[in-house]
Amino acid sequence: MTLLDIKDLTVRIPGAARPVLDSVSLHVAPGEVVGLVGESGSGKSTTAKAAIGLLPSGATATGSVRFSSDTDVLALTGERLRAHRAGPVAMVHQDPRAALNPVRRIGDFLQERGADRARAVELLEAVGLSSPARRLRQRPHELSGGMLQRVVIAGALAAEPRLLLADEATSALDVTTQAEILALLRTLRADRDLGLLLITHDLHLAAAYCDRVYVMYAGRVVESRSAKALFTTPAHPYTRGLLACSPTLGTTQTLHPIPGRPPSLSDTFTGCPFVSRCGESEESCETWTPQRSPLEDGGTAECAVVGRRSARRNGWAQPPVPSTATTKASHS
Ligand SMILES: Nc1ncnc2c1ncn2[C@@H]1O[C@H](COP(=O)(O)OP(=O)(O)OP(=O)(O)O)[C@@H](O)[C@H]1O
Repeated sequence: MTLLDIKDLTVRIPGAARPVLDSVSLHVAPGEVVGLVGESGSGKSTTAKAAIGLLPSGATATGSVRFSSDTDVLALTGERLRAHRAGPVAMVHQDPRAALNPVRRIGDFLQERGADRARAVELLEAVGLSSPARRLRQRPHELSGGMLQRVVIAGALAAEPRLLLADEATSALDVTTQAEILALLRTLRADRDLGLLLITHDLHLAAAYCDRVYVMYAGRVVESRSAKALFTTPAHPYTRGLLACSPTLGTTQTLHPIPGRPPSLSDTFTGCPFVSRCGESEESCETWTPQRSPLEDGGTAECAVVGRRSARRNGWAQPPVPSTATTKASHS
């Protein structure tokens, strides 16, 4: 069963020369931790927000976002949209202090999310906070960043969500606290069969904590693999570039930054969006129409060179992945 199923989602905003999201397909099953990685501006947050029906102002969308197979998220409006955001899907952001009113008590924050006192204590216990009854009387400035993120996660759990979207939820924390919060999220997914979409810049973190990972570039998913395969045999030159420029603990390897910069929304492409930064491109990449190619392990990569190599090795005809654009929606 699939919890979140995004198919060929293309999102355009007024004034942009290219789509913010371009044919994004992604799914999350109950109890699964799925990573979404990529440089700043690649479209990770926009993808996650689409799962709660929150598109940029004035945006138009094609494709489909389905939750639990029966909810067409892009078609939700009014009360049904509010109920979706406050119920089965919850989102946790980077800065817990931005989510909490500094002058109100932790207990008020949880009460606003429908938890009575007993339930609030239960939720704080579930996220591993000691002395929960005392915490309810405290204000945000009395707690550390890690403790506050636990409070925010407790608030997100109040409505018993089935999918948790964690948007850089640990990026502002020190490494020890980051590891504790990630361990907590993994425990919650196991205990509650929660689906977890983990958005991060950090490919190593995604490889360590996720079951599967999607790599985004310029609004497109350029590689989709199991975390283990992505880390051991990265296929797309962009994924390899990301790994080559992120430091690993315990090694002294030289870091190789990817040349150039990620494209902005005013940049348009005729071929592969990564071609100008790619060290492995061929002439045909400049006119190639991006499409996902299957890999041996069941993953996909959106690269002409990788696709050809993989097809040659396996004797495949390299069939194109079918497009499934179905829904049109407009948000303001
Ligand atoms: N409401 C909006 N109005 C205009 N542009 C937007 C809006 N939301 C996102 N964008 C643009 O869409 C692109 C993708 O943004 P998004 O936040 O999804 O990327 P991201 O990968 O999550 O980046 P980061 O890691 O920095 O959060 C960026 O170029 C961003 O500036």
